[in-house]
Amino acid sequence: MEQPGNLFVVAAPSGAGKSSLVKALRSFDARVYPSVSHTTRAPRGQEKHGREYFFASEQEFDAMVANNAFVEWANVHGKRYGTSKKGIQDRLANGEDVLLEIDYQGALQVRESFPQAVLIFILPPSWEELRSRLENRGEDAPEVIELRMKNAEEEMAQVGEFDFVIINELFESALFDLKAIIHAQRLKIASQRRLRSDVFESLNLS
Ligand SMILES: Nc1nc2c(ncn2[C@@H]2O[C@H](COP(=O)(O)OP(=O)(O)O)[C@@H](O)[C@H]2O)c(=O)[nH]1
Ligand SMILES: Nc1ncnc2c1ncn2[C@@H]1O[C@H](COP(=O)(O)OP(=O)(O)O)[C@@H](O)[C@H]1O
Repeated sequence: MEQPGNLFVVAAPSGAGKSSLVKALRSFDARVYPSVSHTTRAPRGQEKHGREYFFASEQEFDAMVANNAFVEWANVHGKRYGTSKKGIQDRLANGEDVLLEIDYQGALQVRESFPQAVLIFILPPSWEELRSRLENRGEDAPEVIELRMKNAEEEMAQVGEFDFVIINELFESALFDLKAIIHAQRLKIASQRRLRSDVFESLNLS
């Protein structure tokens, strides 16, 4: 049977830079598939249905919850967000690596169903920088930014639950760290597979 793929989960307070990091990662690493979540929040300027998110009405989201269609879902900043089972299960079963960009509540739910998932938390270098990134991104109204800053405290308190922490101060350095974690996980899995192989035994290494 095909070995299942790796499941990476990236969480961060809004504005820490996780979407930018994941997008940059994708340009180097086409083997990691970013899952597209469902959300009840409205699309931002350039966002397209099916690319950044599947934008759903409250009723559509309710129906998916009722049909047990989500691996996890959570209320975040007053809206609902969820990862559909359909989007990830087949890919993992086919041996593909999947990356979820979700909040900490979702990350902890994913760990319950997939104990082998690798949980990565991205931190901003300071509160001031977090606020200025949210303001400079220019996508959220001032009250939305306030809510996100307030929620960031609760989110950051969860950092200890995660396997890895990356501080996104210099973008290139944070991207390097993210690539290193993914690479290390692949090496770990590859060497575990080798441990079971005849080659390993013939070298008397088992
Ligand atoms: N639990 C969960 N959280 C999600 C999901 N998709 C996105 N999120 C999180 O919801 C929060 C808000 O996302 P978004 O509105 O795109 O704003 P952003 O934080 O500025 O990227 C972020 O913490 C996302 O990681 C999901 O499928 N499940
Ligand atoms: N290391 C960095 N230094 C400066 N600005 C950054 C850095 N990383 C991301 N940004 C900028 O901060 C803003 C928020 O990043 P984004 O990726 O949208 O965050 P998130 O997905 O975590 O909400 C964007 O305008 C992005 O270009």
